[in-house]
Amino acid sequence: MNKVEVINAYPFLLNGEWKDSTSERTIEIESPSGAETPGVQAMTESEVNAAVTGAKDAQKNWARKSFAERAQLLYAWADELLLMKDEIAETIMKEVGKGFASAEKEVVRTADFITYTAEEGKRLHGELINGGSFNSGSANKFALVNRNPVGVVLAISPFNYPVNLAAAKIAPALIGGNAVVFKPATQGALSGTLMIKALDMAGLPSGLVNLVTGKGSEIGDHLITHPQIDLINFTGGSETGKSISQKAAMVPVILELGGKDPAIVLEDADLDKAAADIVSGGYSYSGQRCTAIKRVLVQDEKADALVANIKDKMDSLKIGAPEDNADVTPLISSKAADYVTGLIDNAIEKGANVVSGNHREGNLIYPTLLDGVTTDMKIAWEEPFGPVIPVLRVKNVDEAISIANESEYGLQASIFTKNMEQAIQIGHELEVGSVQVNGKTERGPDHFPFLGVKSSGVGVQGIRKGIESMTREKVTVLNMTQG
Ligand SMILES: NC(=O)C1=CN([C@@H]2O[C@H](COP(=O)(O)OP(=O)(O)OC[C@H]3O[C@@H](n4cnc5c(N)ncnc54)[C@H](OP(=O)(O)O)[C@@H]3O)[C@@H](O)[C@H]2O)C=CC1
Ligand SMILES: O=C(O)[C@H](O)COP(=O)(O)O
Repeated sequence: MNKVEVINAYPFLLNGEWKDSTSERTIEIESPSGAETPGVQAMTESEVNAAVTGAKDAQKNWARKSFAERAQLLYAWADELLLMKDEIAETIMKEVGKGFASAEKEVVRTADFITYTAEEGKRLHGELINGGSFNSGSANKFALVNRNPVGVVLAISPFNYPVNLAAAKIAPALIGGNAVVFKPATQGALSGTLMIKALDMAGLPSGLVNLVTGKGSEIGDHLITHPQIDLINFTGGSETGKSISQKAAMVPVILELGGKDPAIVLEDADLDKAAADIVSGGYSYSGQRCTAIKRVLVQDEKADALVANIKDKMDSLKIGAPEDNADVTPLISSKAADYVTGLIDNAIEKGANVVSGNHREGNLIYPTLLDGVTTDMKIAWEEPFGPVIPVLRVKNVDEAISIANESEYGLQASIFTKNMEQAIQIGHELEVGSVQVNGKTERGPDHFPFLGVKSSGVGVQGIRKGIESMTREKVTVLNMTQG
């Protein structure tokens, strides 16, 4: 392991104390825009163990608290986050290269998410079932069904929403009575640390949320196979997610993974609306969103007009630095940019037409639109996580459905048409978690259920579903004395 000197590395939170690691190793954070940033601590295995066992201990008291008491911590957390909005947004901007305005929106959306989670937790009323409703049952038997915490939730988040996707795991876990061990993406760990600082200032009980920093490739296996972890809630790449679920064995997992969301544009679609949604859905934050539109399947008759319309609208995209609020900014790493370039090159070699873009400056890839993409090209199937949209022309609806479903992914899909009945029928056929009719693919609003199928995920999130996924039903049967 290399010892890297980083001035001013952030500490981690372990059982109520902000600490530096005894490893004396820190990890550098490389800002996509070249901004100066502090680093984070590379924690040792014994510090990771202390984080998990500390969380296990803290969870017992927390589980005894009422939903209303737990909600108080979340309200206070949301308030603290808003007080730190500018500092956190600036950190997100520098650390992951997101435009400042979007970074600010992420913080506000997160505070809203946490507040709504507190409210929703208070509405978990449980259920009473009378045994007499079953033929061989008895009216003297009652089942009281409550939701109990699972214990310690391991929350692992990705770089692209370092605050929002982390809180989207932590807040529902907490309201459900769980403790959390939070491992942020290394590039994202500074924003994640500030978010936990806000939670600490809100009155976090010692150990209830412990922050673990270190590279996933170094401490990941140790964390996910730790015997005191009761549930793993992971968002990130499909390969990492699949490997986690295999190693986790009997521990339940919630996985939000990659996507290859299609925009299916039918011949009767409002092309102006479809083009606007494809541009904002495909290129915002440089396409580094799991729900970004990642391919367009358009009926032949309307393809020329749609491509021209998308190209026109791309002119209004702002390209450049996150500090200037650009929509398309340098990608998270040179490795990510090389991958995207490779997909574009492969498509061009195989005959795709570059309608716009295919220009690179460092890690900044200009928004790229490829027409005439065919199914033998990698870009038809692989997830670029960058600003490139391939257009595949199809003969009819059946071909669009067939290509959409041939993907290994199944997160979301958009259908653009004026025929609602047809949209609903097509939606039934698509192997995805959500179908958007006449709208771009996206996660929000955050209280909608959010899930992927096939290689896009396991389990459901979205505020209420997230709480349900991280709690389990506990049934107490009352056997009443007859008469
Ligand atoms: N469906 C969804 O909601 C979303 C899906 N994604 C998907 O995530 C990918 C991009 O995000 P990215 O952050 O690069 O994804 P990664 O899978 O590389 O990383 C995600 C998280 O997993 C950690 N990790 C890495 N290796 C291990 C391991 N062996 N054990 C445990 N944890 C590990 C990372 O830590 P470290 O940073 O230290 O390596 C990070 O915290 C894309 O494929 C995208 O589609 C992204 C956002 C949302
Ligand atoms: O991480 C992601 O990419 C998100 O889950 C997508 O969220 P969004 O649709 O709100 O951008």
